[in-house]
Amino acid sequence: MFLRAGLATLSPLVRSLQPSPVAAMSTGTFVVSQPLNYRGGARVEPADASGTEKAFEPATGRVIATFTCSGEKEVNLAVQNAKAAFKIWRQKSGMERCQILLEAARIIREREDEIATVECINNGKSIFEARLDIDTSWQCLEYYAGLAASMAGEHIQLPGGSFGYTRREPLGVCVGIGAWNYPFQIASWKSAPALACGNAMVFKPSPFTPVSALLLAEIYTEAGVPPGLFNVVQGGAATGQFLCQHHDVAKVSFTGSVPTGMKIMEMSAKGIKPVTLELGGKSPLIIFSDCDMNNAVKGALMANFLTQGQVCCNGTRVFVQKEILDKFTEEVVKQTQRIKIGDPLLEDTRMGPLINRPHLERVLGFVKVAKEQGAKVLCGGDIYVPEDPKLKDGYYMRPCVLTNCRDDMTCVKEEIFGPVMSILSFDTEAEVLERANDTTFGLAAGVFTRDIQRAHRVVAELQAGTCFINNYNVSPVELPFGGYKKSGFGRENGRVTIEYYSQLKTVCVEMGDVESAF
Ligand SMILES: NC(=O)c1ccc[n+]([C@@H]2O[C@H](COP(=O)([O-])OP(=O)(O)OC[C@H]3O[C@@H](n4cnc5c(N)ncnc54)[C@H](O)[C@@H]3O)[C@@H](O)[C@H]2O)c1
Ligand SMILES: CCCCC=O
Repeated sequence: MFLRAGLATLSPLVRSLQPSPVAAMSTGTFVVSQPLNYRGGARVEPADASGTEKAFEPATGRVIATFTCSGEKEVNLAVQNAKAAFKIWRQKSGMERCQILLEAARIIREREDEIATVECINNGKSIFEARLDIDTSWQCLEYYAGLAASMAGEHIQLPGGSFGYTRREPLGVCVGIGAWNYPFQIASWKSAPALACGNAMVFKPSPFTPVSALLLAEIYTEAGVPPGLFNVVQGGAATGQFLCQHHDVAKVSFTGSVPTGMKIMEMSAKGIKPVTLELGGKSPLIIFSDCDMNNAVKGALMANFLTQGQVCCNGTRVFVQKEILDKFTEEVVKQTQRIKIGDPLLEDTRMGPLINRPHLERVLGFVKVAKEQGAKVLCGGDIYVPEDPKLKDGYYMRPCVLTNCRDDMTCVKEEIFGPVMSILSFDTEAEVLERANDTTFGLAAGVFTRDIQRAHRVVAELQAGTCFINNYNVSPVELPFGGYKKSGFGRENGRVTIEYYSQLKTVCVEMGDVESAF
């Protein structure tokens, strides 16, 4: 994700003709030798440890990095560095922050191929998609650079010439904790609004994808942020807990699963820290019989198979109106079978490996249970072994389309987080709305119809934070993104996110004498 301006503006062919600084990086060769923590404006080895982790190249199953997870001491050092940088950064004018964020955005664009290649190697998503992620990342920095420059309070006239005004002030040291499916994008979507508002950040990537956040950290430094403004600590749950419990942390923004989100909220509650929770989903995609069939089929593929189906807002419950069920299903299966699976660094690959072996097995397990519960596999759902021998230990599977699904099946109720689409049929609008909303999640939803009134009527009833009409999984940074129900709260992107990274101070100014009650 996320397609913003359409594929035509992002031709991989044009890009592949440009000289690339990453020509040396190819599948099966990349290793990380530098430290993966970033503190005070430089890569550092952590001061203490809470275990070690290995990061893999999912395309080959190779270890690309073995690293130390940060312990309490290292987390504290990162927070103290952030605190010191915050003192400098909070004094900068909006225009000064804007200029530095714009410079960081420019460097990301300049290094896009390199960043996308690293992302592709460590995450497994196709290079085609990784570039789109990097696009949405620099766009996010540009967007919040603009808002930084125009952030302002209000002036309120009071009786007798007195007045009040509001100041939008930063929170302090914010923590960002990321999932592994959009490593660079998540780090950018969290840090850009945080920094624009005058905060500092300590970011913890998923231990599965520790590498690309370091590139962002280096870029911020090169762009001119004070040393320590954006720090990276590595590790899993223990490191995350040290961060959430730290008394100098003012806010936690988390992207990940619902169970972890609950723990983050509990920990933050103890310190009365505001949290943003971007959690999981099981989103409905509703296809009415009056839809443009071509677009609906393309939309269903976009809703299910980007990043190997490992996308939080995927529309994995595809409700199709009975009259067009057979035709729609036939076309979806045909196009799913055409998806080119393989080496994610090849320009024509559209589906790479899943993130790791246990996750691949988990997703295949969902397909097995779906079959046992009566679903029919129309295509895929099994392991894929690419011909290239260097890819034989990678974590590939064929994208799967399930039919004969019922609302009570596990594949329809639970987030699979893999390339598995469940097709369900429906008769009426009222019926499909009730079934679409019958979930504890509420991240996204989609509707395909040519009837404009129905489209708006349906999205008004859908219990989801982001709704798509006649498209799916487009996410321009100007639009807020976030969940309803157990999919979380708070928003990323859009103007509103300023509210989640700042606090309002009211100043009341007396121009006359004090009228005392005593
Ligand atoms: N809504 C969104 O914007 C969005 C985006 C991407 C992914 N997701 C969701 O993320 C999930 C997949 O990501 P994941 O497997 O990395 O999720 P996860 O919850 O396992 O881990 C997310 C992050 O939390 C950290 N963590 C784990 N336990 C912790 C604890 N006790 N305290 C503090 N930090 C802790 C992990 O190390 C990781 O960095 C899916 O459910 C997906 O839907 C949501
Ligand atoms: C920040 C990325 C959101 C996509 C969900 O997986």
